[in-house]
Amino acid sequence: MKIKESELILNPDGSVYHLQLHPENIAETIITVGDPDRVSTVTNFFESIEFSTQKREFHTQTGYYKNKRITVISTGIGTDNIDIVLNELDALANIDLKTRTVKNELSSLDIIRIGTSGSLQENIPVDSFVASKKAVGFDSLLHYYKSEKFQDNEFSSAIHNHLSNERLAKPYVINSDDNLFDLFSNNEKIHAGITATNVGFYAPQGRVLRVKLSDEKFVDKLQSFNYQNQQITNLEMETSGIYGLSKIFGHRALSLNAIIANRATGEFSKKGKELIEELIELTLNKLV
Ligand SMILES: O=P(O)(O)O[C@H]1O[C@H](CO)[C@@H](O)[C@H]1O
Ligand SMILES: O=c1cc[nH]c(=O)[nH]1
Repeated sequence: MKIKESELILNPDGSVYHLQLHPENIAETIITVGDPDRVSTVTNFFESIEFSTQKREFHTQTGYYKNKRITVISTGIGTDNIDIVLNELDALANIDLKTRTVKNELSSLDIIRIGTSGSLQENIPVDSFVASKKAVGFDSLLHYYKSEKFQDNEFSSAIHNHLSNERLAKPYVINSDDNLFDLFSNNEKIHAGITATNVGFYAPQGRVLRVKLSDEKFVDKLQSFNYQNQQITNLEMETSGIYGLSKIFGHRALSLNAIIANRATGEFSKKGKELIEELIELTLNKLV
């Protein structure tokens, strides 16, 4: 069935609407970063770059690291942007843009986020790394897609009951890709974690500057949550969307975060730039 022009929007040059990419511009391994400037921090490690473009916050470069073709793309901040990035990447991989039909043979991308995040637990200190085994999405994005079979409903009910705030949407809980997770789990600098994703940086992460929170105990409750010996380790703004949409599209995803803040101790990293560069280099070397 042909997908209508209003649903799959293409630019006059045939590229996908927001990312401004053609199918041949992307590799099968995709690294996502939040910050558009972080794209070149990644590709500075590459031997060569074959393609670059930027539209809005979506900066893309494709090139080679140790003979592996990798695309690096910035998502900007938030799971609303993840909805755009994951849908358009999937369209590039799995829809014939000329006929506007889904391809008979579908392909799977490896999608690895390299981000920054705040730790919730004292034992996950500033300047360490977290690989997310699970994502807990407070952002509701996945509830708009048919996705029940991919969600961990028991975990989701446990955290929803623990927070006991009827105004909040029930979180969705999604696992990382097991193989990608295993690739990164035998590194002593990387903590295995459960990452909460929320829709903002301030109140949705329990930060107070000038006005009060609706639930002053929100972060305390995230910190004290324990379900079958599993705790929430860190908070950021994209992982749940990446995990959720990757699962329903059939892609493999892993989120890696450099811990730049510790919400339990109140510390903030003094070496954010070096830290993210270390995580980038570590990630690239695991992927090749
Ligand atoms: O460093 P990035 O990848 O942008 O990730 C984190 O930083 C941003 C907030 O400062 C949010 O996008 C959050 O998820
Ligand atoms: O605390 C933090 C740090 C980075 N990014 C976030 O979203 N939260």
